[in-house]
Amino acid sequence: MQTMIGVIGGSGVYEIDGLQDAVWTKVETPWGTPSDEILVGKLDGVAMAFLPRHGRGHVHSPTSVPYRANIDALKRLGVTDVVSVSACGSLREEMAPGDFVIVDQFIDRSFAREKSFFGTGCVAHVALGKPTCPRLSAACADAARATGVTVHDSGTYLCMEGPQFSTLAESLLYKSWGCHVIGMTNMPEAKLAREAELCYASVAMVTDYDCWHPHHDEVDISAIIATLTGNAQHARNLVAGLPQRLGAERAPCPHGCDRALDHAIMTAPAKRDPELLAKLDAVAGRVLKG
Ligand SMILES: CSC[C@H]1O[C@H](OP(=O)(O)O)[C@H](O)[C@@H]1O
Ligand SMILES: Nc1ncnc2[nH]cnc12
Repeated sequence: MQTMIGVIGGSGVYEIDGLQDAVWTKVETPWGTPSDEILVGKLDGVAMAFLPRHGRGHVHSPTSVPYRANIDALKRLGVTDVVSVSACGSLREEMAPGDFVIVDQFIDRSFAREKSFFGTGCVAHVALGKPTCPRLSAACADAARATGVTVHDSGTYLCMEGPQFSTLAESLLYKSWGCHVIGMTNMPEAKLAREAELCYASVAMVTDYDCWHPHHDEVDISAIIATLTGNAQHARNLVAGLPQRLGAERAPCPHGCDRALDHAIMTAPAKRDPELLAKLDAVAGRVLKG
């Protein structure tokens, strides 16, 4: 199988460098229109697709990002590995603005988003104990380190609904839960990637200390943008280092991300809703066609 890397660029990352034969491609999905067109091309001989999560010009709020359409569109294009690049606040002294955190766990406190491709007429329950792909995350950590930034190899990401930043009480609560970083977008994205049998890794770029830190001001969007501007080139350099680390030929995921639906669908074949099955053609075609 051929590798195709899908990069979802977060706040401050609306483009990537050096894609050959790159074309902004319009993709429609049964779940609606993705955040933007998707830039499809090749980097060092490996296929790549880039999607700005909020759209070029930052049109979508964390709540209005069409998460299902985005993941379906990447799957439909043939993406095998999704790398999310996000801005985040730090809940730990040692994770400083400018650092990169390779997220490996999530607490999902978002509440106003569609969180599954499945539902009435085709119920599925995928495993999410390890919500990110260790193979892809290791490649991201290695590529991030090569850019010269400080990299933390693991961390728990608290996903809040937003768009407002946290209150002090919330920030302290999330710290007490053992969370490392806070953002507004990685959920349900990571859940949907798992349902779509895509490997998913999350690179969180620390932009601020949220509001808990006694020696730092409250979160302020202009300070975040200043840090992001410094970070965005590191993020693009990280992406440029992925093809050589992943290679064009792809072995099956040793962690089973690409087989997540093998035992997940509960609804008896005779009871499945044909309309929902039609919408699941890209996401679950592998198991539904059989
Ligand atoms: C620019 S601060 C708030 C905004 O930035 C993050 O977005 P993304 O994860 O797409 O980089 C955060 O989650 C908020 O949506
Ligand atoms: N402190 C913060 N809280 C939530 N999302 C963020 N994105 C960047 N900084 C953030």
